[in-house]
Amino acid sequence: MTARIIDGKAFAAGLRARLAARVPSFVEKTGRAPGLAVVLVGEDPASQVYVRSKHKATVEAGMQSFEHRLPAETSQQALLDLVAALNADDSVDGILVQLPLPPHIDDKAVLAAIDPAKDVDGFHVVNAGRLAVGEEALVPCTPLGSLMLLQDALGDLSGLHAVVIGRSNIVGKPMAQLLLQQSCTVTIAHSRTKDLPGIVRLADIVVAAVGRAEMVRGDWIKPGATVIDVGINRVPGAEPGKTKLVGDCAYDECAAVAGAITPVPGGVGPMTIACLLRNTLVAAHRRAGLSDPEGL
Ligand SMILES: Nc1nc2c(c(=O)[nH]1)N[C@@H](CN(C=O)c1ccc(C(=O)N[C@@H](CCC(=O)O)C(=O)O)cc1)CN2
Ligand SMILES: [Mg+2]
Repeated sequence: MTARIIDGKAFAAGLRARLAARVPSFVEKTGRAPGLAVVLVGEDPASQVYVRSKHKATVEAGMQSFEHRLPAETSQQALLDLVAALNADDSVDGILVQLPLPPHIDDKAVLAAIDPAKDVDGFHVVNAGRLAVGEEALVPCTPLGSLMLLQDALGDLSGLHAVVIGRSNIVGKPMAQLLLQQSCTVTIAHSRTKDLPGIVRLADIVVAAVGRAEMVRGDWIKPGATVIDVGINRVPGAEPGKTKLVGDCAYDECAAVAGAITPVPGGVGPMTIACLLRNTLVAAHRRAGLSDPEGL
């Protein structure tokens, strides 16, 4: 079998176009565009690229982008003061603090300070709790984008066995909650799981979010399974001094067995930014007392 490639880049472009088409009616109703504030502390090169991409995508969707770049030595209190100011700013519908933060800052304290109604990353415990009990929440972007790709590839997910590899608060746990809501049978596996290959072999859906380059091998995959690779790992490339991006799955091996698979790059990654815009539009509607935009 050779897997169908799930083109996250194309799907994300379509979602962004649908979002952009909804912005004018929001502007007409409220007299302003949805606003997203992105806070970057320090000069981590990958984070700088992601923040630039978020700014560009926000502006292209017709939304307002507020960028706040702070030096690496910014104190936790100064960051909390900025978050408080953004919470109080009515033109800001979404607040995102780019991770990772410098080590002297307690990221839990910062995420907890964001108004849950503006928490477009869905990382606040209030949104995590709402997701867990099935109440209206803002849902973390990477799992949300992964679910959209799965539903597009497979349609109804009900009854399928999903194995999520990774138990982080920002991907693994919310991914498992979203799959449970779709009536999947969900197994969360992780670094301590015994016989991980044997567990993964049971899966109709594999979501790999461990952060270890090419850990999931082709002989772990049940023939025809759908593989969602959340990993983004930079490894040495073929030429000296060059690097390349790989996922958590050994792509060629897994693609030879799976029914469908997301590539890295061009799979889940672009969905993260498209879903950030989706969450910003949803947060803006809720804050303005409007019903959620449909069909996104
Ligand atoms: N506050 C947050 N911080 C971080 C998040 C997040 O969702 N919220 N996620 C990641 C980084 N991230 C967005 O912030 C992100 C990562 C990757 C991509 C992406 O499109 N990747 C491309 C490849 C890009 C490249 O060449 O490097 C792909 O996979 O095709 C978008 C967003 C950690 N921090
Ligand atoms: Mg820290």
